[in-house]
Amino acid sequence: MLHTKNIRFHYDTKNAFIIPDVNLARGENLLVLGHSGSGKTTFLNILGGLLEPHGGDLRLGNTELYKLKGAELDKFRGKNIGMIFQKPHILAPLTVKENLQLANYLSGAKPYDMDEILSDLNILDKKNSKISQLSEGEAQRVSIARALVNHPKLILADEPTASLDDANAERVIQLLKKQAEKLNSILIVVTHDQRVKNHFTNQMTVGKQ
Ligand SMILES: Nc1ncnc2c1ncn2[C@@H]1O[C@H](COP(=O)(O)OP(=O)(O)OP(=O)(O)O)[C@@H](O)[C@H]1O
Repeated sequence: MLHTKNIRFHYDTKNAFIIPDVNLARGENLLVLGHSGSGKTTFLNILGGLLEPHGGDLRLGNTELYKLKGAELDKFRGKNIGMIFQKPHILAPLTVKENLQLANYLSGAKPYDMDEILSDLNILDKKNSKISQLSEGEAQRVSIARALVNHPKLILADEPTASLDDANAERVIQLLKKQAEKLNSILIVVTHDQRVKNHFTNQMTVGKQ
């Protein structure tokens, strides 16, 4: 369902990234490893439709991602790709519910049951709380819920455990895997956190040329 071929990208001509091809079916997971500065976030942004590569093909389902432009690409991304960033990308003055409703509205996807996701992530009781009233861990779970609210085909998580202690790192990885399994989505996690390594059998490394 996700196929990339010969993706090429560089910020400047001296530093090109080595990006192996990715071929994943629904429900499969992948861990992307690499040293700091090796291009992991760059790769994730390419997969997420945020950074157009200089060459190569990227297909999600039947869609060639970078044949889409502007609003069309934004809509497709919103419906089909859920991104979890290192720092939560959620709106602090809004409530949990409003953040999820907004993500759903902007994508034009049909509304799914948000209570189920919030309950799975153990934050249903925070549904009407403002983000500014949540703990960091709760806010991070809201950003996961927001990424999943449209039942995306592809879930991308950038260093989701970077700032977490061992117990919470374990919990977040289990949550992501469980949710991806439930939605039958592809899950790609980018990390240099060695604790995450044992949770994924399918791994690849990116680096600079
Ligand atoms: N917008 C940009 N313009 C120019 N260079 C950039 C830009 N963004 C990132 N880089 C450089 O590209 C390289 C890869 O950055 P990237 O953030 O993808 O690495 P990373 O593997 O995710 O690193 P980390 O593990 O430290 O988060 C780095 O050397 C970085 O300085």
